[in-house]
Amino acid sequence: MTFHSPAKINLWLRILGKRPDGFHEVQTRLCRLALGDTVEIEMRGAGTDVSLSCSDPTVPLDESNLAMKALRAFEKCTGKQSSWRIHLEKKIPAGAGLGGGSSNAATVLKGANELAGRPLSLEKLIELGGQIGSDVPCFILDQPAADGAGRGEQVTPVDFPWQLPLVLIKPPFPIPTPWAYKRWAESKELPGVLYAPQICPWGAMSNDLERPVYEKYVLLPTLKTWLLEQPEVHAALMSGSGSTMFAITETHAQAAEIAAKAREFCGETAWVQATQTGA
Ligand SMILES: C[C@](O)(CO)[C@H](O)COP(=O)(O)OP(=O)(O)OC[C@H]1O[C@@H](n2ccc(N)nc2=O)[C@H](O)[C@@H]1O
Ligand SMILES: Nc1ncnc2c1ncn2[C@@H]1O[C@H](COP(=O)(O)OP(=O)(O)OP(=O)(O)O)[C@@H](O)[C@H]1O
Repeated sequence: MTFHSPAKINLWLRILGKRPDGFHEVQTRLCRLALGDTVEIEMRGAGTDVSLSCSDPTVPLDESNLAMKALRAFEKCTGKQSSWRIHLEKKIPAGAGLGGGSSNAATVLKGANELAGRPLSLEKLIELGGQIGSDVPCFILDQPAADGAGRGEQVTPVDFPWQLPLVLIKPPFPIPTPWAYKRWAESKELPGVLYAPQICPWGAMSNDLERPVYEKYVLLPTLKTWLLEQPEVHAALMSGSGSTMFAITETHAQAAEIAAKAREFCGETAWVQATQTGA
């Protein structure tokens, strides 16, 4: 069976402090995007073979792959084993702050549960997802948007009637999430960059991880300033721990226009994509 595995953006991400377990307490709103990977899952009956393949050669195919971790967690929890074939057709770039790996993990948990006759409840799938990664539970919920608390894994679905056109711009470098959180406490704001919440009908958009990330990756604050100068752009922010910046526009035509301008501004090496919230 083939499943859609959507990307996400964080409309806001507030860090409340560091916890004794090393994670950070956050308040975030995650919003699904139409852009996503495709995950094919086949339950092949008796045996214990797992064949994992991926269209992106840079994604590891061993036990560190989040899709593989999800399958292992599912089998451990149900106590049942079988042979599986999983293929990831990637559209979401890695290390982008778009939750690609987390989304694949959630899709495998839900998909394997479906194919095995639904032995696990939604609550159990969310709990398993939270053990794999903080972003995974949000993708288990089939909702356009959800709020994440705790380290992000305590999710509540929210009403989100907007289908916002947007542009995603990812420069040709990934940003490791642990590094961004580690740098947060010591980091300082750069002069001339807008960190203040941008007030929109769907809430006050800001991301506390911009501060540590912008200190090292100075192209990103430049890009944010440039995006905010474009008359079609309502709001612009870094997603998650970066390196993707997103800009919200009013119409799809405007999103396409900003995407074209961004390709010129950033050069050939940037990944630029127009999409929309809601999946
Ligand atoms: C940046 C976001 O994507 C925003 O949604 C998430 O907070 C990160 O979620 P994720 O990629 O699923 O992260 P995890 O796999 O749970 O954690 C990776 C690493 O990021 C750091 N981490 C993550 C989440 C959190 N609330 N505090 C942290 O300090 C920890 O060093 C952790 O070891
Ligand atoms: N199924 C997967 N798809 C993509 N990357 C994966 C997968 N499994 C493991 N990885 C590894 O995870 C790392 C982060 O990739 P991912 O796309 O999840 O990052 P991200 O978008 O920054 O995540 P987040 O927004 O959750 O912080 C990459 O280095 C990649 O090699």
